[in-house]
Amino acid sequence: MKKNNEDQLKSFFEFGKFMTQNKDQFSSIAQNMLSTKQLLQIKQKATIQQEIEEQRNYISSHSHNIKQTVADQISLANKCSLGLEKLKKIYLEDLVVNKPMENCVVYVKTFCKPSKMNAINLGIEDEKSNYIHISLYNSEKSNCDLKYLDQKYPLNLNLAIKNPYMKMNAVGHVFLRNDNPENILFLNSNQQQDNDKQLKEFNSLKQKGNELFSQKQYKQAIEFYLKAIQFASSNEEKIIATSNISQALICQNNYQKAIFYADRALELDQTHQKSLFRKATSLVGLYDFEKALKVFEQLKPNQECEKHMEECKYKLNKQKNGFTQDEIAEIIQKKQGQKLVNFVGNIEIRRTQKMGRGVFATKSIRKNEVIAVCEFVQAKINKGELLVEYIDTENLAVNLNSQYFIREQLIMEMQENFYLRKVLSYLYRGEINKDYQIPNLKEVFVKKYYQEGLDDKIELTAEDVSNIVNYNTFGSRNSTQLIMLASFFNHKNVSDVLLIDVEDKVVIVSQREIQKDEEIFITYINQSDKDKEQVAKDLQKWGITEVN
Ligand SMILES: C[S@@+](CC[C@H](N)C(=O)[O-])C[C@H]1O[C@@H](n2cnc3c(N)ncnc32)[C@H](O)[C@@H]1O
Repeated sequence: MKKNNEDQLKSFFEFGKFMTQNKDQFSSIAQNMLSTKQLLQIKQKATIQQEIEEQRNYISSHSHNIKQTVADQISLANKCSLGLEKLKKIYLEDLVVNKPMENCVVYVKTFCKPSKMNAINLGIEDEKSNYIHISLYNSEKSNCDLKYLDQKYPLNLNLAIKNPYMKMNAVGHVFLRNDNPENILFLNSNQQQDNDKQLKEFNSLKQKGNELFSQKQYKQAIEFYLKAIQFASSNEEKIIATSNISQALICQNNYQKAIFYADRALELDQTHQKSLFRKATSLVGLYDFEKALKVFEQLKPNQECEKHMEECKYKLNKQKNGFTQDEIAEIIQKKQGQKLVNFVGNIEIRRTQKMGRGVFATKSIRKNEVIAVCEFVQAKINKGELLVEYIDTENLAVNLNSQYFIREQLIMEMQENFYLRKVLSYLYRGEINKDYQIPNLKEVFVKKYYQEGLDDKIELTAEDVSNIVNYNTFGSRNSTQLIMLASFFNHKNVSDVLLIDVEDKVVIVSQREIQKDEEIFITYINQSDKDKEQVAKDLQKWGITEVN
């Protein structure tokens, strides 16, 4: 008899050893042989209750902290940001062992008090009376006590478990495992109804926003998207509305803010394709091609994306290297075909000793090097009429018939147009030579739409604008142009640079080799057909009496 018992014990241990050594094999056998429903029934509800109660007793009598465990890789990656309404409702018996159920949700309620060992353990039951225990990792501080857990996880607590993941332990018992607290939603009995209402509200606000967007009423569309965010019950909804705001801002050329909203969406899902795309195109809008490229690279490759990247690389190259001599020759010859981007090369504005501000080389500049490419405000005589074009804005063109109106128009436009206001105030010379504010050219040209941080609320009078026009416009046979950068060059009889009109931009090209820190000059007047006296008289207009 004794011998018999020993044998039994031995074979029992052998079996235990077999199971431990072959647990994967054992679980897969159990898995293949039994349905989930049968697997669920292996452990009685009372057994789960008892196990959890034992853990509670253990915790009460021992000081116990949740251990830092290595997260289950599958479960950790199994994060779900979709709202409940987007998920397929399933039951515990529909789960498949060792497979996270993507885009699914099980609704359960707790049937016993919680405990904690390495994780928070709950006994849960679904509407079809299937029961199981769930281990929640990463959801609580390691030293939290039972009193706190009892309050947070009371009996009959309704939970929604997104992307449920069922595991099997070495002895063929199944349990749920969760490593992402965001996948567990606490519901009260009315909550599901509230969720439905909230979703309806969200959808209708978003829809209204979309309608306004398609009518190009971007400002109003943004208001609706912002309201919709208040009703968003999932990250996915928040992402959609936030990202749509970003797009509406892009349509208003407000790239800086568009990036802000794209970033908010990306905080919730760093792979959200539309937000990445919107961020990248906004960076292009800010002429920050280097950063834009990095964001484009994060997108899943597609044809459109590749096209944008190519363009970005091209523009970045232009920004860094300017144009080759051949390209300049081609531009001058054709005056078309090149997509020019605003660009400020190796120059900056510095104070001079006697002439206020001037343009200086920050590095040595080659002959024929492109120093800058910039936009201009142009007043053009067109078929006998004066035509004012603000090239940098929305191609606003106004037919006018006197110089006086240009100034009036500039004043009106200045009040509305941030960029123009900034340009004019930098050129402001109401009291000539008194206040030489040094502009940051890269900020003005490269980030021309960057609206935040505008501190010059300068109000220019008609007379101020008159002065600006008089001192800073460049005339050609049939047009006169206000070119911001060119206005900072001081006068010399022989010009160091050439201004070339190309499309809607002016390309400033050096005509000689210029040393680092040398001042760069242009000629204010065409001297070839004028006598010295006339030249001197013309120069007086700028207050220039002596020229070296
Ligand atoms: C188009 S602005 C050039 C930028 C100017 N220095 C500034 O700080 O705004 C023309 C004015 O610069 C000054 N200036 C330019 N060239 C000069 C020169 N050769 N001699 C003296 N003053 C000059 C004159 O005051 C002139 O009215």
